[in-house]
Amino acid sequence: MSAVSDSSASAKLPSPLDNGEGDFSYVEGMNGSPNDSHFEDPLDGTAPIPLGLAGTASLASAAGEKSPPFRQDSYRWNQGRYSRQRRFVDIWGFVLRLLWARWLYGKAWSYGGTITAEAQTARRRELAVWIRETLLDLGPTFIKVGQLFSTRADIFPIEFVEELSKLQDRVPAFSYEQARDIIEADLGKPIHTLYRTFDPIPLAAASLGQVHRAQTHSGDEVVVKVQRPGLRSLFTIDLSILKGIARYFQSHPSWGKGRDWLGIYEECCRILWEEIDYLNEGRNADTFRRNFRGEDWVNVPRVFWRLTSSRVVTLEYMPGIKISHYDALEAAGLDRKRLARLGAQAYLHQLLNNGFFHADPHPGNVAVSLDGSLIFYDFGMMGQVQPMTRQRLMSTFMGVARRDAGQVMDSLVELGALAQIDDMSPVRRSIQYILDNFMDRPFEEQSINAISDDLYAVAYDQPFRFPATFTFVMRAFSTLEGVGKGLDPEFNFMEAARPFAAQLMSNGNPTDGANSLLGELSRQAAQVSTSALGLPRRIEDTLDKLERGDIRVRVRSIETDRALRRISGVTMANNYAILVGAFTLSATVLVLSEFVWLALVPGVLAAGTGIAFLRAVLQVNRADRLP
Ligand SMILES: Nc1ncnc2c1ncn2[C@@H]1O[C@H](COP(=O)(O)OP(=O)(O)OP(=O)(O)O)[C@@H](O)[C@H]1O
Repeated sequence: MSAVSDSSASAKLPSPLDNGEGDFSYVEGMNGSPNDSHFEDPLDGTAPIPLGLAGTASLASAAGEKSPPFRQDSYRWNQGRYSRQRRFVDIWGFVLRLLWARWLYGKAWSYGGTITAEAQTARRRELAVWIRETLLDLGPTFIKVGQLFSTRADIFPIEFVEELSKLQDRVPAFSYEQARDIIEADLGKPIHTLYRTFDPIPLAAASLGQVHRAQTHSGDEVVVKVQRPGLRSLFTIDLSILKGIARYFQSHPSWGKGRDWLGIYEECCRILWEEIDYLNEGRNADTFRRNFRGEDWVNVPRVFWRLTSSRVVTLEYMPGIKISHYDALEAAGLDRKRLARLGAQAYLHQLLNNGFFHADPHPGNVAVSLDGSLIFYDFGMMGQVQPMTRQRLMSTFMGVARRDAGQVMDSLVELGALAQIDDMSPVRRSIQYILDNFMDRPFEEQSINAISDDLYAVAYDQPFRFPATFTFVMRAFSTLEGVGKGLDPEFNFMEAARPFAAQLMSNGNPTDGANSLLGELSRQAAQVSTSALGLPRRIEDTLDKLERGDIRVRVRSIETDRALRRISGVTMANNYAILVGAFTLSATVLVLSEFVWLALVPGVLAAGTGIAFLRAVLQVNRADRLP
């Protein structure tokens, strides 16, 4: 699974601090050189426009005149009124072309005679690029579904996953008038009574919504995130068509086997509907902010609930330099090594302390303020890890750090990421292999990626099954590692995280002594006591398994084995003796009836079974003599 690259943030307009000069001037930010083709001609010198009573009209016309040069109708899905039939044709057209490509993939003639591994890899790559581009054309629902699938290396080939993780929002911004209409409809008042100033040009535009700068009447600097018009009806149509597709895949004799397409569909629906409920996003931001209370190295924007609805969310304005704009960070005199470490720690804090984590930590959603603290944006997609799961995750993590395949395997089984089968030794060996190869080169490139790719590779033919939360955590880890390495080439996520996790495991005891003899002794003593303390639980587990009939007991006794061998030998000898008798009798009757040639057949069979009879008798005698 690849880390989300820097470029994933580039679909946005640069934020005020993105010019890399550490300057808070909004106007300069807008005049930067946006790298999104839809924003080729941003407004020169645009500043937030005052919204007086008379201001609304002038604002509307200003925005009307100076709107960025998008063709609003350049995408079929962007035409306000969606035709279900048109969507049906577009979406099924994509699926059928995909199935055709899949069918061709296995046909030698389509490669000009022979199939080679290289040709197939090239074909997969080509197909992956086509999928990414078609998803972009299909619009917001498919951009989001593609981004969700970019975590599922356990379902799709790695080429597809890599390409999907480059999926950026490349959609036109909508007009100021549309944004204003949504704000006024949802908040029930004219915009000038809600905000003192409101910038008609969005600060950032994405597939689901766009962000405008504004100022409240009490003078607070805020950003207003407004949802794309018509998004709900587009989602409703698209998701009902996708349900039909999921049903078709599920009922297919081979694709439906071992895959829960309907389950995956339900999961996507849940995440997508949650993501476009901005009240939910506001609640998430509040929880996230509470979880980092007292940690001055992380900032989370405050929600202005009075100015928030299901399609509009107003947040405290918190400018920062995007964490992937390395040169800008350097120019602002910020310590890149420290930021890499802080990124990892902020994530572990979420996962291990509260279990409430940012499930979409792409570099565009994390920025750094001038005092060196982190700022998080976008709380639409959050994950929740239950306390029990958190403990198990921690145990997996410690198992990886100690290279203990047994511990990793047990915690993966407890996490539900690995199914328990009769003989777990091949799985344990695969995990040990991954751990050895991974841990032997701790500072080599992409260690998290390496381990997750290996895990997913093993997943194809082992009883691994990855719950969605697990894949989100893996993606977050690999994204953070990618960003960490960009900030500090020597950065290693596991190394950065180890003291933090160890401290949590020992309830806040410092781990500096770990290198000393005393530290080692206490670690070993802790291990022994952990095993001893764990004993009652293991006994209880074993008893549970016995009750459920999950434990099979194998008893071997030499005496019983020998008696059984003798019985089966004697039975076989008896059978052969009966057959010899029957064949000899048949041969004799045929000879007496003068069918001499025909008598040869039972005669030969009698001789053959006679030899088998003698061998069976000899085997019984030999078994008796064995110790
Ligand atoms: N509180 C804030 N202060 C300053 N800038 C902000 C704030 N919130 C968002 N932004 C800017 O707007 C951008 C987009 O915000 P956000 O990611 O929340 O939008 P989105 O529509 O959910 O995008 P995505 O498609 O990535 O989910 C951020 O990357 C950031 O540059």
